[in-house]
Amino acid sequence: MQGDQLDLLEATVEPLPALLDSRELMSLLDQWQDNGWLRALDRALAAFLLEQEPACPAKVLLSAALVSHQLGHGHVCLNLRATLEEPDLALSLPPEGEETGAALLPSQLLGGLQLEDWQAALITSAVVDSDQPEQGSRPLVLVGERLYLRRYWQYERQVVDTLGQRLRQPLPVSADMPERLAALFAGSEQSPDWQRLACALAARGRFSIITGGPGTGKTTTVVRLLALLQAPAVEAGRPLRIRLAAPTGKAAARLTESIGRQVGALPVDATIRTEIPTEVSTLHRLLGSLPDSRHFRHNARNPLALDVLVIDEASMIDLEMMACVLTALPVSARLVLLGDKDQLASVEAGAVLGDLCAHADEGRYSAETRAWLEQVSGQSLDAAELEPGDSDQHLLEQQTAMLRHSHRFGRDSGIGELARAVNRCDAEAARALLRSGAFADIRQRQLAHAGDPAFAALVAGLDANPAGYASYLSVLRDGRPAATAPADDHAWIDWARTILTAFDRFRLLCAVRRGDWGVEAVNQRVASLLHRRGLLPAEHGWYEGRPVLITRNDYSLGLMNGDIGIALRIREPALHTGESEQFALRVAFPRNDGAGGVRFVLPSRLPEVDTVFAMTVHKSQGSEFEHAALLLPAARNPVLTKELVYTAITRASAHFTLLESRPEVFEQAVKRRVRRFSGLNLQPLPERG
Ligand SMILES: Nc1ncnc2c1ncn2[C@@H]1O[C@H](COP(=O)(O)OP(=O)(O)OP(=O)(O)O)[C@@H](O)[C@H]1O
Repeated sequence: MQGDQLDLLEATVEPLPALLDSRELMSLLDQWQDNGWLRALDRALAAFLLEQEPACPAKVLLSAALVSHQLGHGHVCLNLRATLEEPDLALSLPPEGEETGAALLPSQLLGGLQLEDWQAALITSAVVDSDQPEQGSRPLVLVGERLYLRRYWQYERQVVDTLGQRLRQPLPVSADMPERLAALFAGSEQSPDWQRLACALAARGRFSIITGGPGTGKTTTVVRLLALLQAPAVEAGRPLRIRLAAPTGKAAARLTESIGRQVGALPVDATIRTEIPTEVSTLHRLLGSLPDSRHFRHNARNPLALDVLVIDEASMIDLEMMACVLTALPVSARLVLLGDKDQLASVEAGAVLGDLCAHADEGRYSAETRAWLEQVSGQSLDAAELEPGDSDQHLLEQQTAMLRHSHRFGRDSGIGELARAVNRCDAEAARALLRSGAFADIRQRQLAHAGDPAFAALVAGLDANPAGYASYLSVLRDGRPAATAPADDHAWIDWARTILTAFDRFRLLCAVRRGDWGVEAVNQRVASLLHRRGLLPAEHGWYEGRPVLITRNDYSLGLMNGDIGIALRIREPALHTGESEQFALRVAFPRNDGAGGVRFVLPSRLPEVDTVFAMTVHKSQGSEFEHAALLLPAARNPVLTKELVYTAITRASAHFTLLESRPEVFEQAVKRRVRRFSGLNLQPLPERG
């Protein structure tokens, strides 16, 4: 190699000024913020640390801004090694096809940085705790290759410690459990019957997870579990205090409905049935939200008074919420998480269920767990093809059951087959299923441009099968109570409820927020399209038929982020005696009380709302639609992952349509897995000191 080539090589690995000088770094962060690659909040953290610690090295300030930014992407921590492998994922760079501008890219900045040098800079910093962080109070915590904001490190420790404690203290089961299980699962045709095994595992633990895809019987299983636990307690005259919860109001409402049905059909004595609750509350309500605070009324000093807590749709629980639940739950109480581990995680930081279920497919039961399961269930696990495990190494797996048979989406279901192919990241098989036309319940549509008539036809769904938006609008038009019906006539509530139900027959699901196929543009386009077809009276502002999504909790109104309502013109009681009743536009929301109640809210009283003809896949979690259509954008984007596609497909109960303007985007999404960095899936749960 020539001398000048060597010089060049040395020059390229020389750290850039922004990695050496705090002021240079801060001005780079300014540029990143101006470009929209970094949030103001992320930059502010670096600025705050510099103010507190003027000697703070540039590498540490950069790390702080990146940890904060990673939180916004759902990562609990900054994984240093992964960041060095793919530095440009550390910021929100524009999607493919858009200009990146002149600012230095993270890949250029971090190009010459070695992991060891980065760690050394952090370890010696006055704002980072790396040795015995529990005894420190510095704002950042370094654990090996993971850098945390202290608060998130504490949440993670809290979850790991309390779960470890729960897992190490099994609960006694009643001697007649095999007989009770056999009675509850009589007539099962599965072998092994994972529902029965899941029940047995959950009955013996203070913590357990039951995971499974759509229709695998999670609700059915948990209802039987509650009967299994409640029967001996009722017979002993001490019924268990059981509470059911879900992360969102929508999920809670869905579960309330299906639990109610299942409890009614339980093959147990009525005295036991009445001691099984059918009402499901949101986690916020269960813990007692305090306005304008991230704290809850129930906490370690004021624990929840209950013996069993079941949380459904647990894939939506973020790390902070999980830590809050575990803090407020007495150790004596059982906690059962139900959910589909393969779904998208919450928008907030942490993918608790996904992390905890990292090895659920393999089983990893120890010889003792396996022998115990076979004994109490009377079933052999030979055919299940599980990997052997060890109770010390795989403590959590001893309390995890995965339901493997879908009762709703079998081999004859296109939705089921497609969801399974996507879950395996098998893009070719997924495409073949969509293309073959062999299944009537799944289809794909190419959209040439934003005004493609195929889009309009699907959205309006004028032929009603599969459903589009004409369906709820025809209920609105045709089912309207007579204008003479007085304001207190129940017909107004019945009408609103039918419209809300009809609206849930179809939903457009967007993968992204911006761009031609982003949720904002699509909502506007749909409103305009339905207006032009004479199905809506207007396309802007408040108009009858406008569906809205609440985007911020309003405790005084009892409306939660994610609740959906529809604006309707209803008859209003007169304000003063002697005056006549007026018609007014009100937004109808389901009461989510399991009894089909509806309430009407004045539009001007609502907190922040978005029109919701289309919603993001994230927001659709916990909901189910007869027909779900996923709209993929034309540009590749790191948010497009197999978890996102899987979640969209599994929102559909009868029809799924893939809408795409550039086919490779689907293939690329299906091949990409979500990576959420945290410490929950990296370390065996330790013994509490
Ligand atoms: N062991 C079983 N045998 C026959 N049918 C079953 C069995 N378990 C569940 N089902 C039926 O399968 C359907 C789905 O069950 P369930 O609602 O319990 O599943 P889930 O996993 O909770 O579904 P979701 O995807 O809605 O969360 C229901 O109609 C239920 O009655």
